[in-house]
Amino acid sequence: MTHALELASVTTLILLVYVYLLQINYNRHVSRLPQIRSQQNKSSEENRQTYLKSAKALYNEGYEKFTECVYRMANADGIYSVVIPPKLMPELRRLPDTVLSSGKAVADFLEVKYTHIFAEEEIVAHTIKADLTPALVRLNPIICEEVDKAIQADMPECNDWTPVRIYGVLANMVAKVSGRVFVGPELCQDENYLEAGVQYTIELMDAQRRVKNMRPFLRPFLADRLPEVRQLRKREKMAIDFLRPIVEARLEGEKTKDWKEPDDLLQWFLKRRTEHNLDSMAKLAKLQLGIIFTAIHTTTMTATNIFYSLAVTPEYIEPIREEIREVLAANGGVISSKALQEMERLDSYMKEVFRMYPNGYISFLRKVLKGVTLSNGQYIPPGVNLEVPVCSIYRDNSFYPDSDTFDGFRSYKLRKAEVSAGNQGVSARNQFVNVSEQNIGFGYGRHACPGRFFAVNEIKMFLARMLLKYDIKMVEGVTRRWANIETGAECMPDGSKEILFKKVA
Ligand code: HEM
Repeated sequence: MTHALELASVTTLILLVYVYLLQINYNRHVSRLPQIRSQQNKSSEENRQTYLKSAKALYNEGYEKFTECVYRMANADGIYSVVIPPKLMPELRRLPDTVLSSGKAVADFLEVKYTHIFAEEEIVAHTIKADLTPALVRLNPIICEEVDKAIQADMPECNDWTPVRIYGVLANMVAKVSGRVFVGPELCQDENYLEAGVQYTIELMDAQRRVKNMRPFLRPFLADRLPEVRQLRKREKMAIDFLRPIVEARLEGEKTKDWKEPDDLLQWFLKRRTEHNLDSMAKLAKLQLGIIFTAIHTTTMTATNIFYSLAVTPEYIEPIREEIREVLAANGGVISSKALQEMERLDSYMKEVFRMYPNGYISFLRKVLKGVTLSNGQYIPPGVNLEVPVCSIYRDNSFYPDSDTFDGFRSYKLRKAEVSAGNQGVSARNQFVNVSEQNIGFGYGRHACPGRFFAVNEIKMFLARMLLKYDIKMVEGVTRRWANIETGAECMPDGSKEILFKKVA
């Protein structure tokens, strides 16, 4: 007995020493990386507070100063992450997941250890790339029908100028339309599904915040009991309840002769269930909630930003409408994939709004799993999180001349210039969905957002329909665009604001 106790104590001691040495080594490497002046000689709490108040200014300071090397930034958690300048992005993009992990960075961010959600399931991105994106040509008539139904159901009459809190309306409409593609016709109008569509992201972010605010040593004992974390379990139980009858009916249907296979993400998951060990309703529910988290609010925020900008740039509305009318006339009145491709002014406007108002100020979040030595000799130790400063790249004059000016047709003009010069292929690089060192709002590299084709497709459909149907303007007495809410690296439209809509005569 005594011997066993002694052995356990020695093993624990060795482990503690090992962890301590690792930490010292980690700190040594991180502290060698340069730091912006505004964060030097400050306590970790001072840096955290400055970051929460003015992250954008801090990233801009780093962007100006460190063009050739990475630097460290104390973030909202009070710990250092490593910021990458555009020049070094290509060499990091090439590294495999065993060296830089997107899943582990997201898992850290969402406190997966305590929120117990799915953040690293390969099946999601894989199914979107392999099944959803190629299916868009086929699915577009169905998506368009859902867009029409949603506008009809959720937009008020607007016979005269009517104030609309567009964020909430869009959240509902996006949940319905996306739901049609994610869970199929049986569930996309289901009240419980739609509630999950609109609420789950908010609930998960609340839970994540509560866990982060808890002292780390208490988390293993108390995090599960937080009401916000319990709410996630409740939501999963509800998702199991609404999915079960549909899934069971489909599994039965599969066995019958005349069964017509549904064409949606739920079915594509079911088809891959053996290969991805998707052997329980609980896993399926977590996957669907994961999709809701990545898809609904991101799409809603992007669309809201576009409507807020349209309300203060009325000069763009008629030229975009004219294009939509022309494209529809040339495509038999159908918003097909080809028609969406041809709406180049609209695409350019959306892209410019996203540049000025991205969904967040950082992107390309990656956890370093194996130390990386960069071409400039700098060493990034394992354990650290990497990020790219979206806000600074989108305001870089060498990428976007006169970058502080909103130019809704910036990319449209570039596309036209390329086509005139005979560079058809290069012209496509100016599309909204394109991802590069300069276009990082959808991420970068092998884990760049696989849902962006669907999202842009969906937002374009809403805009094409709503711009032909409504005039849009700012509420009386306000001339400036509604400001976005900024906290740390988060930047989102203020959902409480109204803009005015009126049916086109
Ligand atoms: C305008 C709307 C959207 C925006 C702004 C957006 C943005 C992003 C960003 C920044 C990332 C991280 C990329 C990286 O780290 O390199 C991401 C990843 C992801 N997004 Fe989106 N997204 C949107 C819509 C969607 C939709 C509609 C879906 C689903 C259909 C989706 C599914 C995903 C998935 C599965 C990932 C993880 C990819 C991976 O780890 O390989 N997103 N998104």
